[in-house]
Amino acid sequence: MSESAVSLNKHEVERLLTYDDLIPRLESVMGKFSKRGSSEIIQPVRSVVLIQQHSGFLGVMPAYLPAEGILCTKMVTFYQREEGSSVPSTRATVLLFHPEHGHVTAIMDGEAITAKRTAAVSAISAKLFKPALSEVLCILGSGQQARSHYDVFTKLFKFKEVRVWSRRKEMAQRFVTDLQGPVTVCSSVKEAVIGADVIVTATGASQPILFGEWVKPGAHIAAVGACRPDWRELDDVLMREAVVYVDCREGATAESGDIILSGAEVFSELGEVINGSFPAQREKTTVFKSLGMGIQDAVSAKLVLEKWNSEH
Ligand SMILES: NC(=O)C1=CN([C@@H]2O[C@H](COP(=O)(O)OP(=O)(O)OC[C@H]3O[C@@H](n4cnc5c(N)ncnc54)[C@H](O)[C@@H]3O)[C@@H](O)[C@H]2O)C=CC1
Ligand SMILES: O=C([O-])C1=[NH+]CCC1
Repeated sequence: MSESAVSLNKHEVERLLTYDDLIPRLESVMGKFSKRGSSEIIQPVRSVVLIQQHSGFLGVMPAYLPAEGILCTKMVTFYQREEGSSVPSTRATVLLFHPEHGHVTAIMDGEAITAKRTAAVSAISAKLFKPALSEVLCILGSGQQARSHYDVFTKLFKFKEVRVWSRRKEMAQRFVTDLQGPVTVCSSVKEAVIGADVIVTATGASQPILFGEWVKPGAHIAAVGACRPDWRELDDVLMREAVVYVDCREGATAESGDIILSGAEVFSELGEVINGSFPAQREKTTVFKSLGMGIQDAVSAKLVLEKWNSEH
């Protein structure tokens, strides 16, 4: 048996990982995970090491899915960077292991996986929770996650208007120059979110930027940033008035400042809606608080490796 590992760079991972293949796998694994109590999926809450001198953290995200033959870990760093920095804030590498023998079978870029699987999971939340008539999409932030969210949301849904806001307006302007469709650049968060049906928050903010008083009743918010217990993107009003869904209850309780500091109650996991245990309260204002899960990386990496193997 060969023990040499396949090595895949960002360009290859980006090419091989398509939303059409990825979304059903994420739905399946999140639905199974949320049944708990099964030995089919093992995923501890991620271990985080703070890198205080450099305003960053390192997260280690292992997952074991015996039935699917997946043993995986992602290592991800995130730094709060100056706007316009040429260095990405999120960096990641994913390792796949041979579950029986323990050697590494693939080493792949994790930036593309992180960008695409996070956006795909937010899109799943929007499929379930966005208002039936959703005409306006608003994206807060203009970084990697903002871009992957733009790509998948405009691929899956038809919006009449897309708006983007970023701390520095020129960054939002730069963001839209690369895009196919028309996007309105907004000067303030308030201007961007008033009347929006779907709002994505994908920023490095550590204080609330989105306030409940601006949010249209019934809107859906996919909240992707603020992944530390003392960081916020959403204010208390929004957190307490909305129906709050999370990707993983244990992760949310340990890591989400929006949940911990607002005292908001978690209604259910996204996977519990997917597997039919809890309803999608589409008619209410809904927040999906995403923190990211090792199982999402694991199924993404397996998919990438399968595709690569099919070509070689
Ligand atoms: N939920 C999940 O699974 C994941 C969440 N993330 C989180 O998503 C967020 C965005 O990540 P990336 O797009 O990779 O970063 P990025 O650096 O590419 O983009 C960050 C965006 O946030 C803006 N920003 C930074 N500080 C801000 C502040 N104080 N107020 C308002 N805007 C601010 C920047 O201008 C930029 O537009 C981060 O918080 C990151 O930790 C990242 C990966 C996965
Ligand atoms: O799930 C993930 O990869 C991350 N969540 C927050 C920063 C990176």
